[in-house]
Amino acid sequence: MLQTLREALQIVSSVFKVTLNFIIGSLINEDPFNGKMSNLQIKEEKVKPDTNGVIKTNATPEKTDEEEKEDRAAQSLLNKLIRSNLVDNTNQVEVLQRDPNSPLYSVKSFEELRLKPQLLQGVYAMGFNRPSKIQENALPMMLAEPPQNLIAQSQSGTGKTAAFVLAMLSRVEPAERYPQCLCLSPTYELALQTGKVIEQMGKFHPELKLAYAVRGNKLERGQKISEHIVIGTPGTVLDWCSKLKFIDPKKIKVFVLDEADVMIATQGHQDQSIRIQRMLPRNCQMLLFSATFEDSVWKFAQKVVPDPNIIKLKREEETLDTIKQYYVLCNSRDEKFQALCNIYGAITIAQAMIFCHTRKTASWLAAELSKEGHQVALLSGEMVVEQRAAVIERFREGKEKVLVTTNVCARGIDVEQVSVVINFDLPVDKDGNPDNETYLHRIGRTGRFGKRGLAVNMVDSKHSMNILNRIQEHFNKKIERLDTDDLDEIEKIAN
Ligand SMILES: Nc1ncnc2c1ncn2[C@@H]1O[C@H](COP(=O)(O)OP(=O)(O)OP(=O)(O)O)[C@@H](O)[C@H]1O
Repeated sequence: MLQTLREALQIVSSVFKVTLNFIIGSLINEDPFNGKMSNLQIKEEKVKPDTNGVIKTNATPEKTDEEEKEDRAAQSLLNKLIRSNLVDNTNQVEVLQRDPNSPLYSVKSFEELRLKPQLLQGVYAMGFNRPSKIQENALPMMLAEPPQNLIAQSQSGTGKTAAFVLAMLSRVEPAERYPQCLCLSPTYELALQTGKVIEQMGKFHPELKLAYAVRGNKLERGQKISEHIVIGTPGTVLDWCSKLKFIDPKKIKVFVLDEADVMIATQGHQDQSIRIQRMLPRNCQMLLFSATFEDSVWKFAQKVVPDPNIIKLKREEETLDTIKQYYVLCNSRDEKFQALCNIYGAITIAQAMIFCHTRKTASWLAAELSKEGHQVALLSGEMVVEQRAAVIERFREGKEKVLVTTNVCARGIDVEQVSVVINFDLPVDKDGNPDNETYLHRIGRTGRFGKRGLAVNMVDSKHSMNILNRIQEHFNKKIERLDTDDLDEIEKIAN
């Protein structure tokens, strides 16, 4: 049944490729059927020698004005589709999955990773064909017997969540009706997002139940919960394990700490996570994931994960080559806004996320963009968590095309269609130094799983130029200048 499903997928994808080649071939006057089936009328132009005396024949298809017009319209549509990542992404992922240097590369199939049949079904139902590098490397360690601990780093959007969700789902015993896996997320939104992945992947395991330990989910005192997996934020999980005793921590088999770098950036989360970890049994499997590993994250990781296997990236591997990075020079806030409008005027943007330093700038920008006719969502720290989750959900569904936000709550959000990230203000820490970690998290909102992405940084002073230079040095990656007054240049970078 699975084999049939895979074959069907392969057929669809090859038919899709043939069709695409045909469209492109037609548009650039090539014969997409390699001469076998072409019914285009070929006209031989008069043959004359060029200035070097070389004779060239110039065979072009006969076309009416009407056809020329149609071709141009089709070409423009195709360009737009390509720019908005709607057409070439399947190819892009396939190409990357064959490139040994890519984080999506894998020598194995999901079958070889020995997942349970129901999980394999779940994986394929989600449209995954092959594992990514982190999935291929981490899954055998996570599924080994006896269970092994793991500290793992992989770039944003390369499939870490899917990896640990598969590990949790593989270890659960459905017949035992109590929490067996505990997963900590740094925010309410991320807990919900990961919960959704668990639900989707575990779809063919209907007996598996999931509980959300997040603020607002009030249970009756004295109750013991029967769900197999609990996902939540550290404060609430700690309450559920200690004060309220909804969970018996001694029965937990797998403990996952996701987005460890974001976790420790939130006050209190580090301590709460450590307190939870101390309540777990010695033989509980501990797994920790992060996109970045500054020293502080590393120290924390070693505290909560004893005797770990380690998967770590080199600094220059942390940024993804699929995300093109640029900067724009401006003199004021208004010039930055104009540059943004020029970018919108030149390229088709599926969805964009724009980061500002303060709430004030974010609401000003959101209002200006709305005046220009954009469908804008504003996400900021003063909203209550439910409001924030609702804004993200609407954005994910494509109801708004632009999300303007400050640093809060944007880390880790997975919205496939985000093709552009704009740093309207560059990320700095409280002392005004470059915040490299936040930079990486922000640009990682685009370029999800091999998609092409564009990150544009607005530079408006000597100080911000200096910040940008330090970010380039940190990642050892050149960020090119973009002239947003030159529409052709903007068009080119999107292709
Ligand atoms: N093997 C796969 N094949 C195809 N798509 C995948 C695969 N694994 C994950 N994805 C998809 O890629 C996207 C990114 O995956 P995921 O959220 O797991 O990445 P991540 O590394 O956890 O990202 P972040 O660091 O930003 O949290 C998701 O939309 C997910 O559905």
